[in-house]
Amino acid sequence: MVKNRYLGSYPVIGIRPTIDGRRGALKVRESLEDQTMNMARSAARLFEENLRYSNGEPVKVVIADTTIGRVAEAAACEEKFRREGVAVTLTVTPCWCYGSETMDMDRNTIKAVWGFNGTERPGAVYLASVLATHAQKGLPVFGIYGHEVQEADDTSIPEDVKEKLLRFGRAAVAAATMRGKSYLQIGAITMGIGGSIIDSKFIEEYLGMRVESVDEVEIIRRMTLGIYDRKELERLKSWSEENVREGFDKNPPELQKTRDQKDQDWEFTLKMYLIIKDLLNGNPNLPSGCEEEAVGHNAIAGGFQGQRQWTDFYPNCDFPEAMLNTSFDHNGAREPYVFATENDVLNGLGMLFMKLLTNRAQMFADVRTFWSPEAVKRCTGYDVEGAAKENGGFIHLINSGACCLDANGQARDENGTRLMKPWYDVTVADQKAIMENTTWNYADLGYFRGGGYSSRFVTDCEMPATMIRLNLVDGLGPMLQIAEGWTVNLPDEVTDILWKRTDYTWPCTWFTPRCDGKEGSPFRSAYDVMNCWGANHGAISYGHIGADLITLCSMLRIPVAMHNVPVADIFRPAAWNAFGMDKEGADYRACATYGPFYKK
Ligand SMILES: C[C@H](O)[C@@H](O)[C@@H](O)C(=O)CO
Ligand SMILES: [Mn+2]
Repeated sequence: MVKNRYLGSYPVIGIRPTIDGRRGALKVRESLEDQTMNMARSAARLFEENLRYSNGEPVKVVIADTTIGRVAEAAACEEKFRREGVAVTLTVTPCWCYGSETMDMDRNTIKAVWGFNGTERPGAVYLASVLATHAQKGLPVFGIYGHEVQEADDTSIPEDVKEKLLRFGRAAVAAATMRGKSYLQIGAITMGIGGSIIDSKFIEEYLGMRVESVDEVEIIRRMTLGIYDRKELERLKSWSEENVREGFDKNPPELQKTRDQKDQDWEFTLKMYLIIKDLLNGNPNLPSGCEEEAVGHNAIAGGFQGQRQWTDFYPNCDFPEAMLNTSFDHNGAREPYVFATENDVLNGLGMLFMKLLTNRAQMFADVRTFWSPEAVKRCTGYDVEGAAKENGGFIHLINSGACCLDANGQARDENGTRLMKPWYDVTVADQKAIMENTTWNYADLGYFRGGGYSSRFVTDCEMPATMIRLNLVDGLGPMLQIAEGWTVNLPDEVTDILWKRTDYTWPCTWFTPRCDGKEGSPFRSAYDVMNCWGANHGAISYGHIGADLITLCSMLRIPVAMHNVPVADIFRPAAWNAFGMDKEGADYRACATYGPFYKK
């Protein structure tokens, strides 16, 4: 399996089998030992079989050496978990235990408790009691209680419990994976875009990450001095000759560059890709004397000032951005990077959240135009159908650069269904199809006066998708917006007419959010979603992952301002119930009360 690209460990999950400590003639504890430890083993197996780190390896799970009936056993468990790198704990029990004497009191772990729904012993009573104690002590914890009563010897995990355990596990591993890693900003604020005004305090206190910043001149320095892996450049060049297809050049003929100039731009662009990759995570194969450059910036995400200055003079960064975000490159399938164009760090972090939740490549786009069915009819004569019609139209998602190529939906599953896969499932055939349906068109010399190449494709299939936006609001702090929906497959000629009205050489995706038609709702129609959107960009993932994002945000104490996730799927710490019945208001009040997870 591909090794971990980041320095620092992945978070381990620790299972805490907790038990009633009473021994003696009637053998209370003795009679519960097997059932309690079996719950722990079932939960451990569930996590190991279903959760993977971003590098594709199964999540590591450890179980306390003994059941935990008294505080000394809780302390021994905490000591073991510390040695093992546990950042996430799940306490399981089928019986009554002694809440404050056995609970996980470590302020840095992300916690859940599963109380078995059986009636021989009061597991649910312990669950309710320890959830209350967690709330009293300011240690929010997720409570899991199955809907149906189970037999005492039943070691199976009911589906509703599985769903909550896995949602908790995915979100907790995603949250804790960010700890200690860097966000690398290359260049500065892009064209006055608020999202690219980096806020170190937010990144440190809410995500537990750190900010690294590099001037773009570093790319020129490394290019000029040959600080890159020459062998890898040769491999990248031969891969590109086979897989990178140039598209049309829409610039006025008199401005178009010569073939030789275009080849030089490719040479520049490919070196830029390797250098940015090295800046993010280092490279042991740099020339000797480059030990400092070889270690990289330990970045789990990053961004580039995609416009002005650099792009007024040098070839643009669209190829590096697109390829870094894609689930493969000249080295084959590999963990996708998270790399934002226009240095929109907030959109980059949104991409990071979803990549860590799904292990899939992520899209970066302008939320550019709302198209009503009426406007589409007027401009193309086409009657919008399906989800786009039901939701009152669709939104044009398009931006130069950092949209993963996986978004053209050319990967296929075993049934031939088109989708965007977890990176470790992307096959050679998928890679070939994705590259064959992407062209690299010469840059728009109006916007990119230094030239370069932009990826160009259409998402010409319907796929489930989730679009989010992370925003910072003065006086509030961070907030997240979530819109689940579908990509829209328009007839080619309709796409062409609408696309030609704007940037015809950039990646093009039509998206319709799931709407409710309710007056006053931000999801009344696709228009309202766009009208309520918090900034110019959205991060988009394959799949309907809004519920996982809501759970993740509650762990990070980031309130969710709007979402179209079914209420039944919302899973937040039990303490959120104490903040009122209106779930969104309660979320805001709870996040404000607890504050950022890593607050100083
Ligand atoms: C027109 C600008 O150059 C483009 O970059 C614009 O469409 C944006 O992407 C702004 O987010
Ligand atoms: Mn943009």
